[in-house]
Amino acid sequence: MAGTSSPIPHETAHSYAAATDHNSILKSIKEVAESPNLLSNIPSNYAYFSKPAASAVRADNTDCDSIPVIDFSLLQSASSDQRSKVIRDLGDACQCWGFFMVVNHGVPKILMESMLDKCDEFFNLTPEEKLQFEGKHVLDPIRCGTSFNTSVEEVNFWRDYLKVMVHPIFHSPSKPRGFRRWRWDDFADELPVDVLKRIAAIKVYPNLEDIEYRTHVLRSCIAVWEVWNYIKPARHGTHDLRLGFQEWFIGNIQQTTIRHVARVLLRGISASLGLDELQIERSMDWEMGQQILVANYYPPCPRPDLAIGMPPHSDHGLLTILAQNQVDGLQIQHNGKWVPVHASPNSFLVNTGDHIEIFSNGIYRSVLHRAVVNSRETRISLAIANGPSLNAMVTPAPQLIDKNRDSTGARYKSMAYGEYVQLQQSSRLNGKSALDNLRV
Ligand SMILES: O=C(O)CCC(=O)C(=O)O
Ligand SMILES: [Fe+2]
Repeated sequence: MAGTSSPIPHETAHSYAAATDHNSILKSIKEVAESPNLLSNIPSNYAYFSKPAASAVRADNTDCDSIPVIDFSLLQSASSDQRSKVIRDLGDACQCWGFFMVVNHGVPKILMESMLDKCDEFFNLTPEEKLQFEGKHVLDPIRCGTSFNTSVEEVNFWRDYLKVMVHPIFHSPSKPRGFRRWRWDDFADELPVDVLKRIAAIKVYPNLEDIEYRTHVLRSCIAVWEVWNYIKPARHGTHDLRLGFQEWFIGNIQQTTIRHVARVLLRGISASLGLDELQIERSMDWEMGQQILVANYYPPCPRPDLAIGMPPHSDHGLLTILAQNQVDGLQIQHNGKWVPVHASPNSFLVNTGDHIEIFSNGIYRSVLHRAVVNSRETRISLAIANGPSLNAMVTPAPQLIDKNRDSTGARYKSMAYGEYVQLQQSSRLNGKSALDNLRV
């Protein structure tokens, strides 16, 4: 079974690393890492491990080749035998690991690369430019910062982040150029009414009836094609309008396809629990489901044996889909050992979140994972968290309550997803402490 219910205590060693002034407003880790004063040691407030022997870098020697791999295309196979087999594999992966690698997912490589590039550009904005996206509240739709929650943590992590809520309402920082998919204001007044109507219908997902993915993409393509043609002979004919459309289109597809991957996986997971394949979606109000893009930036660290990018934790939500810039660093806990994950090119790394654990009444567990850093190259990861609607009250599925022989009923109390996110994000990132609050 992946993960354990008890958080792993972290170790601090302020005496080991060089002393520093720990300001209340912490510099970004990018600035710290690029500081000319940073030679071979790290400021003491980043020393997570008490001694190099406790290093995260040397993970336990478990064979990472055994990490389950799910061929996404088989989940949509016309052959029911193939589908049944991959659903069983998915169930085994959730039960034994809480983690799997997804290949053949259909999200174009170029889209993931463009997202990684744009996030890299974001982290390279000046501190003043980034300040406007800092956010004040954990549920603000766009916020960036360093570490995890500097107002409550004793030790800081070697990590900067950008968090953007992209569903049900699509948000996007206005910088860097191209991060936004939508330059509506630039041309809305110029378009014919029927085209405007069609685009508005596509833009606002919840207003659409339960459309299927292909129809959705097809409609987007038609609208883009129409607008593209409209823009071409337009009076102003500016290059920018076309570029704006291209960005919007890419953003739209990115969001749709990653949500599509998450949705199909959740259908498989629901079926693997012996339930209707739509039960997870229905009970989580998926159409209004929260999707958050978390971009993590881990610059090279002179003491990767002392610092940590992200400490052991589980994620809120249902499934986190992670892509990275070819630099490994994720480790997952399996049978009490840390297993380093090597991602195949163009794969997604997927982990089950706390709300899968709650929904399945503990049959599937959210997996403990952490991110380690290295001394050579910057790692960027995009963790796309797919969760219930913020208003959804998440409870164990009624059919699963009696399935656990050692359980007399529901193992978790219910809580609105939004409240849970708020709780987890305002606390110290510490193992599965947020979920522990809900255990019966
Ligand atoms: O960067 C990684 O590999 C892990 C990121 C992560 O766990 C998170 O953003 O929740
Ligand atoms: Fe995580």
